[in-house]
Amino acid sequence: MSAIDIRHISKCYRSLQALKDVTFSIEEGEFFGLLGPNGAGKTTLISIMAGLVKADTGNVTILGHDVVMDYQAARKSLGVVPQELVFDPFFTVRETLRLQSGYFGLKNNDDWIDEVISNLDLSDKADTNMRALSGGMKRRVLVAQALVHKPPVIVLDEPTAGVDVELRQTLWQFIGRLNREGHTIVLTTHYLEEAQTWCDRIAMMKSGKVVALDTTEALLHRISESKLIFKLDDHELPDSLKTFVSQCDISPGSKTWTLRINHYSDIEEILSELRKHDIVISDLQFRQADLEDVFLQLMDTSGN
Ligand SMILES: Nc1ncnc2c1ncn2[C@@H]1O[C@H](COP(=O)(O)OP(=O)(O)OP(=O)(O)O)[C@@H](O)[C@H]1O
Repeated sequence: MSAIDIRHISKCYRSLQALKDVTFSIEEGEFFGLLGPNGAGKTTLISIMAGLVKADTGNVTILGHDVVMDYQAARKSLGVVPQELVFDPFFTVRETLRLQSGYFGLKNNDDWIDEVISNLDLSDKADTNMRALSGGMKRRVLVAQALVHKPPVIVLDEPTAGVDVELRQTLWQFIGRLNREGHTIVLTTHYLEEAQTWCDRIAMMKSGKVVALDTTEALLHRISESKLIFKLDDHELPDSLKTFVSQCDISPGSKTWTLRINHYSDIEEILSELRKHDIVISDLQFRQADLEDVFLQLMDTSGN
């Protein structure tokens, strides 16, 4: 059975079509990335999964439970960490989590609440009022809130937006552990290196449509090209190398050239050509294609 099955979902906000016939499935135990630029429709899709927004057409099931017809079972199977920080300021961290447990009918949930608090490094703040927490601490509580009922499917909508390195590490350690224990994780993020590190498969969205869906590895293989980046202080690039150029950044006294590399032999050719012209290079870097290159290329070529 799929963890999340999305079938022909469309959604309009007045004249704006936020989602256009979106269909795909996420399997149980996957670490799945949902990527796309601002306004691509990621949060709308997540809100439909969570039963917070109603789709115009299509249906979504969470572990076989329809999010509209079988709302309660679907809601129990899912934990969503929303993008926005919304809290009741009158409760402490622990009270907030107990209250959330109550929504799911869980009465003796303190052991798990303590484990979540400790894993998210919130122990010091457990009895602090929500209004007295910093933004990063509040985000930790949002994560804790989504996990309070141990949902088998966890959706994180930009969980690391604006948070410090320490929280990122704590969070990924904990989420990684939950995934190893069998929880399905769905992640949206604008930090593509996070998606590249963690996700088994990635769907890339643009203007309400899925424009690519593949394993992270296969997406990375779509771009075979790497880059050689170097600075030339006093020289121009020989004409014979101009066919390799993808970018030239000019700063006072020097130019930084970015050259496309398709084979390692290209590097030999470039370096020997520079030597032949007695050109001295500084700041040499070799960069393999990453998810950002794939993302930018897809966003460039996939149309609206
Ligand atoms: N409640 C709403 N009313 C009207 N338009 C909306 C509403 N919610 C979202 N939209 C619009 O729908 C489109 C998709 O928005 P959505 O928030 O789903 O995108 P996103 O991919 O999550 O973007 P971001 O990366 O900025 O969070 C955008 O053009 C947005 O302005």
